[in-house]
Amino acid sequence: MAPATVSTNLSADDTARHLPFEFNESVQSLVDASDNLKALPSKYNLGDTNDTGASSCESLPVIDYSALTSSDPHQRSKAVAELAEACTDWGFFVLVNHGVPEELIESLFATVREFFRLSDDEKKKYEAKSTSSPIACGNFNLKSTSNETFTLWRDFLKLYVHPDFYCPTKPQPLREILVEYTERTRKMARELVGAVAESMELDRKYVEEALELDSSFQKFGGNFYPPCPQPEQTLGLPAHNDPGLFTILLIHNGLAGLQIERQSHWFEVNPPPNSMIVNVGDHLEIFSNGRCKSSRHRAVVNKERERLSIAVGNGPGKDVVVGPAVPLVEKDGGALYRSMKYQEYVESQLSRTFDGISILDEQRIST
Ligand SMILES: O=C(O)CCC(=O)C(=O)O
Ligand SMILES: [Fe+2]
Repeated sequence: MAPATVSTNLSADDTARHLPFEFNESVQSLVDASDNLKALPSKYNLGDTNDTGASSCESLPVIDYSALTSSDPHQRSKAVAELAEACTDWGFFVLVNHGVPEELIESLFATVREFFRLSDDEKKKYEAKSTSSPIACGNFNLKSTSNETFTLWRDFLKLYVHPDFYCPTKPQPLREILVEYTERTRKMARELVGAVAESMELDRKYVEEALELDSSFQKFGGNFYPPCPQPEQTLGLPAHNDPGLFTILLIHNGLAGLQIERQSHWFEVNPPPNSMIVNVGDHLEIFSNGRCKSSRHRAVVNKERERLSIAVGNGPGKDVVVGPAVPLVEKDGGALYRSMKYQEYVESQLSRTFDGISILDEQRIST
């Protein structure tokens, strides 16, 4: 869910030597081991080139999930129109009244936090071997323009959770909590896709079949950002787009750190209590032939408090070749995006992390 688009000048050799997932020590262990860490170890330090200025964002659209699923047609159609507007304008929105019990969310946060507290030896069992590892844990290493390796100030856990479900064995309650949470979010993402389809006058069944939503490729991502001695010199997650249809994001205690790009400006988000943040992924932009917008976003870290976010990425089926929906191409007089197999897109996005070219831009057909 978080490939970087940091520009670099790498040769093929450099790329081959570069190990994006190499996992030596978690950020958590580094912070624990040093009594009072005053400065960033150099591998985390991006230096003064790091520009993370952002304005505060008061106007992120709010979508009421209970209205969207209401049996009252007036309420529902109003919510559908608001959702369509949010997907077109920001590509991000706050989801309220989502119906996922608060206790489930709290136990999810607690258990994922516990996972990040496990020893590095335990976590290293899940070090990623490749871009398609179904369980992956560690740090993410980027190459800077000056060809130095830079490690993000973040520990992550990534899991494939649908159609096949993968989960670490520890902490023991994680599996059951994840099964329930990912099933609920998968259903929500499907509802959201259905509502967007309706707003584009597409037949819901056509969309569900074209995107093979019964076998939706769903990924779970836990992002843990420990407190950082020099937050302005580093990044939790660099600017990126999410692949897929919708990402559903939970931010523990609504702690600031997420920034969204809109019309070339960066905005920071302060999510209200009990809400979720949802964003359009690249494949909804492609499938909607550009009606919905996949917006770049990033995560900055802070000095005082650790930050935990949980991102569930909901995609089409792995093998679906995603291009613009046929009825929309007919309406628009042409496709604005190339088609590509979903899994290939996801893997290519991860492995091209370091060349600075966004895969979404490459899919766009210039008119
Ligand atoms: O931590 C955050 O607020 C953002 C996470 C994110 O963008 C991702 O996991 O793709
Ligand atoms: Fe993201």
